[in-house]
Amino acid sequence: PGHRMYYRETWQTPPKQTTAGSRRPPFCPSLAPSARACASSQRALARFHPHDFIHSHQSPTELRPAPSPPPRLRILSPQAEQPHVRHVRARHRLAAPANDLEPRGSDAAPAPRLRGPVTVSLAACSCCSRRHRGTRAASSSMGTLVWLRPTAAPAVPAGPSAAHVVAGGGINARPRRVSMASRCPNPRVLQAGRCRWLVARSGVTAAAAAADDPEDSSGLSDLQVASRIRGVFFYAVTAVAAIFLFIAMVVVHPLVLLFDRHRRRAQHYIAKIWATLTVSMFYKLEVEGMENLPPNSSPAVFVANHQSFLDIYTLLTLGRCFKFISKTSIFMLPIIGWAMYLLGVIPLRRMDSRSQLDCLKRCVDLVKKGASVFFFPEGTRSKDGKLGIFKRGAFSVAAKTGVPVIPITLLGTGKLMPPGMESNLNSGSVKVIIHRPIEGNDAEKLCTDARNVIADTLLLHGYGVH
Ligand SMILES: CCCCCCCCCCCCCCCC(=O)OC[C@@H](O)COP(=O)(O)O
Repeated sequence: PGHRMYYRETWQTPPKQTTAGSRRPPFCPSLAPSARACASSQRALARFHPHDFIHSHQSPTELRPAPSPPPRLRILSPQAEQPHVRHVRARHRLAAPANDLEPRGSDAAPAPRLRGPVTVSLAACSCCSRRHRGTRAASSSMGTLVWLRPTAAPAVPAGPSAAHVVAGGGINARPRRVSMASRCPNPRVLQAGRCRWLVARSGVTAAAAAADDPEDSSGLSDLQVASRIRGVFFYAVTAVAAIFLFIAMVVVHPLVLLFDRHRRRAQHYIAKIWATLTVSMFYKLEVEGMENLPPNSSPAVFVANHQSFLDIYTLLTLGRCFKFISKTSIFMLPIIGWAMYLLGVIPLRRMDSRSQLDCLKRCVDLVKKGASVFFFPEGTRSKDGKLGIFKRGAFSVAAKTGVPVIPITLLGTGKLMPPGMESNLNSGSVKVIIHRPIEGNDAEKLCTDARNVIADTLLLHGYGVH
């Protein structure tokens, strides 16, 4: 049945925040911060009638006349035996799109557009007791609108459960927890609109859900539970180790400033202990090409692909005192951020050209003083495991200072802790390949050569390259 849309006065008036008389449908234009997105979301959303998200199998002609608002689907919390209505609002949590150095203004990355199919596993809707699957109807940086369609699958027996959303698509079709919400970005609309609530009555028991569609299960699969537990332990170990080792860093810091102000080898040695301690407990690490690593005494510009925060741990285990260039928000982390200052990590506000210039100047200065620097030329973690476009900053530093570029390929970190799923740690192993140094004074050529070396290695190991 088509999903032609028109506005109906049937929709319940939003609670207080709606200004009297403005009876515009709730989330027009809730999901569209940017003009173009706004226009497309408006068009997309304008095509939607609230009812569509509840009973998409009903064509408009069949829709019940006003006055009673369409029954709503409800999401049950696992504890609730009785199908209590619980409104769920969530925010879109997928990581920011690649290639832009710094989101507009603050460091908080805007919620990205959701790509690929979205599956919503709802047990049964309250009036047709058929399972519904959601397809992404519109998404913008503020959220994703899901259009629910009844699936053939019969409703499963009622029982305590919860419903969650899994975004498919992307590399290896990793399921991603995505929450949907729509929250009008600007007050004016807020007055006119209201938050989008997905309501569903769920009678899914985790096991039943896992049985009929593991991708679509409303309970966490065993794998995900294991990853979540591993993630908790990972952060526990890394936090405890950081607390004790940070004290050691503070103690030695005055000596470091006195005798080894630029390289700070003692601090890097402590950071190496921290990273090795954390990594060795959770995943196997294989390093290839250690012979290509220059000694700490000879400066170089290190570059690598970037797939996950685990890249930092993995690279720190190499025990080289290279100075990372890091986005400013990471400095806010307690203990870790403080340790980054003691290590001499270079802060960068990614979209701020002045900050970029200061950062490059500082790198040139440090390299001339004998230290090494470490860039992720992609500027952000790859969201699909594919190698992104390289920025030239690192290579202009190498060309200016005449030091070699050491390309490094990281394999597997994105699978263990994908961007946007930092709370999970999947099982698996990581491989680091350190390539031969590349020398030259042409930044463009250094950039192309280094990227080609890493791209070929990624392709060799089954990864993609943009
Ligand atoms: C106390 C124990 C010793 C602790 C040592 C801590 C050392 C931490 C070094 C941190 C270096 C961080 C380098 C981050 C580089 C960076 O900024 O990449 C951006 C991505 O990541 C995240 O961006 P995005 O994917 O866009 O969210």
